[in-house]
Amino acid sequence: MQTTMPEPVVVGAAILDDATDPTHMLVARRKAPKSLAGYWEFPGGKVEPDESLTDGLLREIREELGVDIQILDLIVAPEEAGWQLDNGMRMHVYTAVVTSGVPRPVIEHDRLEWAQLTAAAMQSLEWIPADLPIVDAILKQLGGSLAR
Ligand SMILES: Nc1nc2c([nH]c(=O)n2[C@H]2C[C@H](O)[C@@H](COP(=O)(O)OP(=O)(O)OP(=O)(O)O)O2)c(=O)[nH]1
Repeated sequence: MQTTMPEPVVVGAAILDDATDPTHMLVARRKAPKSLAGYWEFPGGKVEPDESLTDGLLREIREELGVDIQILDLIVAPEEAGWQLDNGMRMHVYTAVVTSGVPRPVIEHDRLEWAQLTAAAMQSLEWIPADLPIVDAILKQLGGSLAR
């Protein structure tokens, strides 16, 4: 009998410049695979089978950006399983702040940018298409602090 492996779950970080009064979010441009190269995304990756979502995110951010983060809030998705990605996987996105180190594109990315948390600035980036509703939800969820 053939057994199918469950799809890995993906976690991403919406890293903010400030926990209480954010104005910018760290965005990352992918280098690979070819189909995603050049698109902007939330740094993160696949959770290992023996890891919690948040432990997976802490590990991925250390590996990819060389920094430690404090995880703040879940960006609430329409379904509890998380945001639907184009490859059939699900992603959970958390806001976070850097607690130690300066983010660098160690692996996976060729550019990092602190983008202004405005609809105009976010729309000017070419996001992985599946991320667009998440970006929108972040702007809405942080709405209170964006009125400037
Ligand atoms: N990290 C990340 N992945 C995303 C986003 N949006 C999106 O569709 N994806 C997709 C791209 C990939 O197919 C998958 C995440 O895989 P990944 O390549 O980042 O995972 P990983 O770091 O664990 O890498 P690997 O072990 O597979 O090499 O989810 C996003 O905003 N961030």
